[in-house]
Amino acid sequence: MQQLRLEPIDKVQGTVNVPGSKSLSNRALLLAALAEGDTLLTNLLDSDDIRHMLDALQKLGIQYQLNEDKTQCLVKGNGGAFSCAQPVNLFLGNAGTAMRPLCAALAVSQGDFILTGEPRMEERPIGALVDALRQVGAQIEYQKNTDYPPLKIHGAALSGGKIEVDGSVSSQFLTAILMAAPLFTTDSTISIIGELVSKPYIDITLDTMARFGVTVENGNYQHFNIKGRQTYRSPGTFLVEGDASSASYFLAAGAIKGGTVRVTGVGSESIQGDIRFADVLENMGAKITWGNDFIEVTGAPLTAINMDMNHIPDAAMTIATTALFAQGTTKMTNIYNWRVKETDRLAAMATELKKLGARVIEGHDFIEVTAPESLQEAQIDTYNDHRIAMCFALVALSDTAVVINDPDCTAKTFPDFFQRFKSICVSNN
Ligand SMILES: O=C(O)C1=C[C@@H](OP(=O)(O)O)[C@@H](O)[C@H](O)C1
Ligand SMILES: C=C(OP(=O)(O)O)C(=O)O
Repeated sequence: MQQLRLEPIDKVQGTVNVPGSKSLSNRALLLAALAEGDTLLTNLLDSDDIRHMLDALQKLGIQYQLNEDKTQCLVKGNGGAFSCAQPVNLFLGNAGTAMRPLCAALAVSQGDFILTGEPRMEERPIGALVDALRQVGAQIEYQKNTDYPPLKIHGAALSGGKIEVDGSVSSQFLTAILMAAPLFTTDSTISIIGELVSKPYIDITLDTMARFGVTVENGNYQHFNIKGRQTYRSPGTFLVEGDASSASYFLAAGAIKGGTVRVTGVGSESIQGDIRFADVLENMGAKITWGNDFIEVTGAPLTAINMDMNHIPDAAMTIATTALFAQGTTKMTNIYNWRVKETDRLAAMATELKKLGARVIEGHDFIEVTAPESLQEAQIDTYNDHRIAMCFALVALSDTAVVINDPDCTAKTFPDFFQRFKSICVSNN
């Protein structure tokens, strides 16, 4: 196993341009494939999750051309659902943004499909999505365990109607149905059972669909009306915003260490809910300046917060390590679904924070973190979870070095994270 040792960092300052958003890259790629006309995607993210979507689209017969650094992609739209004469087997790694939306899109396509992924993907639930799609006649079978991938899908034309989906585990199930619903032969009303989690990701979905010519009537995130028999239309070009979750690590570094750090590529105009991470830093004491295309942070002494973080599940992990630099006890609530992501993130964060000497209380759906007097040097296990590797890099902003095990797991969404992190770090040794 590879290890990366980060020595204590004396100062952070500078500007970092963050790579394209994972959530937008995979949504735009799928809709460009389903759309009529060619779409040029720019500032596309080049990472494992996007590669899995691109490989899948190729196997589904979609033609596209990537430029040399894979940040531009010209997609030749299919003008409707996929159609494959031969059975197709798709390996989707651990990319939720590929597995869930493709499941719905393929249920309404022509052909036989198998969807598989990494071992952890076989532990990430998909039953609520399958149940919802079955209400309109989708033919989907579990290959191993009920409610989990791998899946076998026999695609067919589907009429819409009333669909109920459980929104309490992942918003990606609703996203998947929303994106497939225009391809149904009749109109649909999708209703949410339970409390919808990670709501801002639905705004990303609706905004992306609108850019491809499909509007959805949103009844207060409880009911969604969508017309059937529609065709997505290419917007011509689609600029992918910088990733707001990726921005969180640099913003937190600025907040903790007192210098000024600017993140470009994402700003006040962003559609991504994770830009609200900057408000959390502001509540903790940092100074934030917003531009249309940038967020800048200047550090100040930080104080702990007690906050519901359901709206920013990914960036919230960065608050768990920022808490190591805050006065008091930070409590982050309503984050049960951390347990069904790349790893059980509540358990993993608690284990790793304790290695540093922090006092941690792990609840069913919350975590409380109190910083120790001084941090202990530790080797951080990353559980094949990119965000654990990235958020624990912040530990090096203390007087203590930190070792990150398997740092390359950041490839899921941010392959050159550690290079960009070092670009804002100033060290005396
Ligand atoms: O739709 C999306 O792009 C995402 C939704 C969120 O998942 P949940 O809705 O499962 O919380 C988020 O954690 C994930 O990284 C990306
Ligand atoms: C939860 C995440 O990924 P996924 O899109 O696979 O759900 C994440 O990136 O933090």
